[in-house]
Amino acid sequence: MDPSAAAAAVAGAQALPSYAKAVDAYRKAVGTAASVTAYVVLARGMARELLPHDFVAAARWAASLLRARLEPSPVERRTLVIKRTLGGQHLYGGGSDSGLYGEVCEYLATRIDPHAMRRLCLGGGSKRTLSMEHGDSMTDVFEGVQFTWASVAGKSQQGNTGTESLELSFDAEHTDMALERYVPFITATVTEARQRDRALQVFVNEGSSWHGITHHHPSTFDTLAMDPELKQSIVADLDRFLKRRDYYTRIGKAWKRGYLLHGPPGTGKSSLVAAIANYLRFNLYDLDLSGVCYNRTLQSLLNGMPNKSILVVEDIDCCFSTVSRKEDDDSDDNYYGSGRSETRITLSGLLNFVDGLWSTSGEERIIIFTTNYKDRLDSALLRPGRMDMHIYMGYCCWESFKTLARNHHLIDCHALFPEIQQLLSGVEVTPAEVSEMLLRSEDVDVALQTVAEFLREKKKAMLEQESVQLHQDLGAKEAQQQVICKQNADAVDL
Ligand SMILES: Nc1ncnc2c1ncn2[C@@H]1O[C@H](COP(=O)(O)OP(=O)(O)OP(=O)(O)O)[C@@H](O)[C@H]1O
Repeated sequence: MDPSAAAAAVAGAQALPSYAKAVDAYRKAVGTAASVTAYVVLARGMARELLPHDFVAAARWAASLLRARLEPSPVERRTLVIKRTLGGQHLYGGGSDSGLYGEVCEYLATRIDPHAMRRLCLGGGSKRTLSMEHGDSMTDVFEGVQFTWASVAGKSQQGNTGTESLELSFDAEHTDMALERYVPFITATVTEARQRDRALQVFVNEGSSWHGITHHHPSTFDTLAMDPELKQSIVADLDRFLKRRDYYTRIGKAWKRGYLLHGPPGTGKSSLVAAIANYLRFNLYDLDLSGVCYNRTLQSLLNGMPNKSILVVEDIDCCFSTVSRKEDDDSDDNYYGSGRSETRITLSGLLNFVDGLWSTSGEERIIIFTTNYKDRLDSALLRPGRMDMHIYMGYCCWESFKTLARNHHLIDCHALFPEIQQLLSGVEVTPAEVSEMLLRSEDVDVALQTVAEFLREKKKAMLEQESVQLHQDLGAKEAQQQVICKQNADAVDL
């Protein structure tokens, strides 16, 4: 026999038992399946025969309910439509273009991702803005929930005008969130951004009305040269004031804050007023009291101030210097009593008007008085509770100088700094004077030399002044002693 044929025969004989095993297993499986099917058919038949019809129906209903629960169903969606008619009135809420439609456009311009959009509209004037093309959509996530915005163009029902709308879609379960939190959030965000971006205005009084011009004062808390701790406490006070709407409502007080700024001329009182206005983005109302003769004029001016504004009265010590306390009190009576509206304006009248008018109308108002001479002020103004914070703007200290040097020449150290620091501790110079010296040259070395020279001169003048004073004092003492000696001699003679 051929050896290879013999080997194949042996291998075939070995393979036969495993093949037979597989066939046997298959047969068993078919048998089991057949008997399971037979049992199921039998059970169903028996159930149909034996179980009551109602029970079967209830079981079917329960099974379908379970299926409905387990299978994912399509999520219900809601859509809010915010309309704008081209060239016409805003249809949503009856406002104008600057209403909700405009607000949403402004908001979406800050949320749009230029990399995610195939096409984009680029518009706006000096400030470029991005928006969706009609037919496009984008998503925004708020508190972890996805909101979809679509820009839609169409025709009015009459078919004669075009319409534009923004459609906000979201899962139905987020309807309350959309209406009560998301849309108000958009409005608040846009209002805040508009306030931040708007050009501030400073108003001055003309008769009984305000006349406004754009306010471009560059002063900010960063550029202000003053004691850093004091600066920080003012910023903290302003922040606290802004957050306290509920607090003022709860205690029943007008939502206003009063600051009295005092200190020598040129120490930055006006700069601080501008920094506060720039920080809060509030307009300034610069009240010139020499142009206000009567209480009724003042009343009309104060009534004409909107919310989020600052009333400034500069050099308050000069405004009422001729009015005695007695007259002041009498005038109060006039204001509250007989209703004689022609009463002359007084400090008490001003303070009472501010307290009275602002507690019944308006919010977020600030009043600032400035003076170079706090000691000349009427006690009515200095009484606790009248002005919430008294801020002293003093002479230039070392910290103030460093701020000015950084502002003017972008430097934090220099070889002349130690000498300047030492000189500043002994002389009184205002930040305005130091600013002027620093401005004299663009070359930092020359500018600092000028400051140092100025301070040396100041110190020399101060020492000379002290020496003259000393001589005068000594001379006076000597003269006084001579007089005493003479008096004693006269007494002895007698
Ligand atoms: N503290 C300061 N920080 C930064 N710059 C200052 C400061 N003080 C004065 N200056 C500079 O001096 C100029 C005059 O200052 P400012 O008018 O603010 O002083 P003031 O105290 O209001 O003076 P006055 O009492 O005479 O009105 C400002 O424009 C500013 O350049």
